[in-house]
Amino acid sequence: MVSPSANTRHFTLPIILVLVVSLLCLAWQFINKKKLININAISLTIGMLWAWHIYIKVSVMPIKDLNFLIIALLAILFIGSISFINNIQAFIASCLPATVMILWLDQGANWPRVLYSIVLPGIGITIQHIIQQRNDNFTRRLMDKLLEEKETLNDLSMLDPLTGLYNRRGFRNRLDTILALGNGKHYVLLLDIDHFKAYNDNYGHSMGDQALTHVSAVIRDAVRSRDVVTRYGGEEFMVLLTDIDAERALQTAERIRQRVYDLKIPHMFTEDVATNVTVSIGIAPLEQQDIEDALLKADSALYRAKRQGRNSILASEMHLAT
Ligand SMILES: Nc1nc2c(ncn2[C@@H]2O[C@H](COP(=O)(O)OP(=O)(O)OP(=O)(O)O)[C@@H](O)[C@H]2O)c(=O)[nH]1
Repeated sequence: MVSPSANTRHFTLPIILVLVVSLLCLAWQFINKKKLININAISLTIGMLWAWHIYIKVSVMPIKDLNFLIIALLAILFIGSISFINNIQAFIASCLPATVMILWLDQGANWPRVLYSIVLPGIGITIQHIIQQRNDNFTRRLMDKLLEEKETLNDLSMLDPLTGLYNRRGFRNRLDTILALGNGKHYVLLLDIDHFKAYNDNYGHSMGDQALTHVSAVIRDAVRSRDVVTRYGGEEFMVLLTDIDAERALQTAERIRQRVYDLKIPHMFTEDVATNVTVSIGIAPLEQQDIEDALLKADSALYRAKRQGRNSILASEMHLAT
């Protein structure tokens, strides 16, 4: 570091150890990128090596020189403050051993000057530390808020705003999770409100919206929480009945049909199907995780149910008219 006399050795054992420890730390951190070294312990070790180095240098000096001690202290404070500008603990750990050593070597003769030299950068680093922490806290709060907003937006983008049911995107998301879990047989139900165009035309679009909301709530209530109810199109809904057998799937479809009927939403323009809002339902099993095939089959069953007179349920494999 500082050579007090031209006759003394430049490289002492502690200064070689400082180099070795620094290189070992660099290599270790390079190999173990995820594990952080204990910076306080390392800075204390290096601080003690510096103190040892100063002791060796002073012990070989013919006359004790205060200037050498002050320059050595300033050099250590300089290195400490640029290395640990954001870490006050590491700064103290690296400077304390040399400060104590210098006070001891000087036998307290110039202690105010020595303490002044260490207190000044200490105050600077403390202020910097406080400002840094305030900035960190602000950034953390901002990040938390952004993540919260992102989650809300993500949830909203998966739901249909009118009915609160899943939209197609939300359905895909749930389907991926269900398929990843594997087990069990699943059934797809496609439901369509009968003569809904006539309902809209005669009762108005806003009454149509209300009817859609009531029908959605009834469907949601008629199935289990693990089933996925989706608004598939305008007046079309899709239900994925998970881990269920054919008989129970048909029973569930019938329960939905009956409950929509029991809502008794007046509809006088159904071409004699009923005097209230009804639904037709097509059912198909979900085989080999092929949702497109299941939807095609359910759609064709729904089409046949409509042709047969509506307010009815048809399955792609079996027939159940009501
Ligand atoms: N109020 C309202 N109506 C909608 C909405 N989405 C779609 N519709 C209406 O739903 C009606 C669907 O009519 P169609 O597809 O002809 O079928 P339908 O009259 O129900 O006849 P069938 O299905 O054969 O029984 C159209 O009039 C659409 O305008 C919506 O969000 N709100």
